Amino acid sequence: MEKLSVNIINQSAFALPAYATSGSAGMDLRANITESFTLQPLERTLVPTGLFMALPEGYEAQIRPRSGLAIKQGLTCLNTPGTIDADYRGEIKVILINLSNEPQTVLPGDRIAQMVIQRVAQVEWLAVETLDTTNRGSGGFGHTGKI
Ligand SMILES: O=c1ccn([C@H]2C[C@H](O)[C@@H](COP(=O)(O)OP(=O)(O)OP(=O)(O)O)O2)c(=O)[nH]1
Ligand SMILES: [Mg+2]
Repeated sequence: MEKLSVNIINQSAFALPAYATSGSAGMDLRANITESFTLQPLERTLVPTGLFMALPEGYEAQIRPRSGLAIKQGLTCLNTPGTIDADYRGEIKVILINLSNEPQTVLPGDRIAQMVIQRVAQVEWLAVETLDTTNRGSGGFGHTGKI
């Protein structure tokens, strides 16, 4: 797996995010809060992580939900996958929403989301009059598999 060195400032009360296993795609992010909070059904909030980083150009970080939190508590990231731009120098924050029908409490240090680092490309447009033809063409939205 590609290893990338990334500058990070950790102003949180917790250790730096880490991969839980050698094959993990994401690192869990913890709620850097001093007091617990409760989200009512459909309530959302911005949760600080205390982390600031400088990704190299050509990379992004995605903030994704944790499946355990989603299935057990209905807590997920509203804007999933959240996008951390390579030129962002602010605090990484997580937009959590409670999609369950009961109040859900988040405690200081809870693992609320995971962060995946990915390569990205920026495009340079080539404006043309026609596009190349393909088998799929304009079929989509359930087009395949029909008799
Ligand atoms: O879940 C997220 C999503 C975004 N961000 C930060 C990093 C990102 O680089 C910046 C902007 O995010 P985005 O482009 O998604 O938001 P926007 O509404 O388009 O704001 P902007 O106009 O600042 O780009 O906010 C987070 O900390 N957490
Ligand atoms: Mg933006």
